Amino acid sequence: MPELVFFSGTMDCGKSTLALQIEHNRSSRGLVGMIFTRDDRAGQGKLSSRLGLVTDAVEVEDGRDLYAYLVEHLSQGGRADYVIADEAQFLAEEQIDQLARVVDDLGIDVYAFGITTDFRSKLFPGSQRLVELADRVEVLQVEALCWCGARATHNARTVGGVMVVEGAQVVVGDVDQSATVGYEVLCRRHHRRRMTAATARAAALSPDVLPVTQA
Ligand SMILES: Nc1ncnc2c1ncn2[C@@H]1O[C@H](COP(=O)(O)OP(=O)(O)O)[C@@H](O)[C@H]1O
Ligand SMILES: Cc1cn([C@H]2C[C@H](O)[C@@H](COP(=O)(O)O)O2)c(=O)[nH]c1=O
Repeated sequence: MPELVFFSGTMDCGKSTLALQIEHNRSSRGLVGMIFTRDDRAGQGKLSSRLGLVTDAVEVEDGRDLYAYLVEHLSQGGRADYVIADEAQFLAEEQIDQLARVVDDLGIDVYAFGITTDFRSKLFPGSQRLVELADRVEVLQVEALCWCGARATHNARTVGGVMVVEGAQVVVGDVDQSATVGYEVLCRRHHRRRMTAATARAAALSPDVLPVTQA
């Protein structure tokens, strides 16, 4: 049975690498994939991994009907044995519905990859729809780690090195603290306390506050 599978995790846990591996394994056996992406850090029409691999992809714009795109492609003699959709958190809810229709009406497997929640720990609309519709949700096995060593489950955004909890939901960026807007993966405890690696380092270096003595 064809499936809609949502591979989800934090930033930097290997989602795009897995997407590229799935693409490699299938294409090396003669299968042909349709690869969708949106706002990859490497630029328009690219699916890239931090391990350095990159492949061409169809950039999904606002309002593009992914089901209609596939039907048009097939009716013009194109092939699509499977579909990969990276950065799926950026897709609109309707586009996830269209991917589900690709599975059900065209009988094609769809593998979607994305982060579930944003920097405020709120679901992206595309990810929410994937959780609602997917046949399976797979959490990636390679754990990204918080600075404390616990499994990272949340994505923090930093602006000028300081963790923020307000701002636009979508700001393309990387887990790079030197950029003006950066991201850092944290465990829930440290996300709730807004404690990034830099904050924790600063706290460790500051002298202990002396207990106040009663007069
Ligand atoms: N220099 C490196 N050596 C080994 N593995 C690396 C290196 N840099 C990144 N990685 C791996 O790549 C992962 C990020 O892969 P990527 O597919 O770009 O993540 P995602 O798409 O989930 O954001 C990291 O979690 C790490 O496992
Ligand atoms: C948390 C969060 C992330 N983003 C952006 C930052 C990156 O461009 C992508 C995630 O890519 P990755 O391959 O999973 O690292 O999403 C965002 O726009 N808003 C957020 O809240």
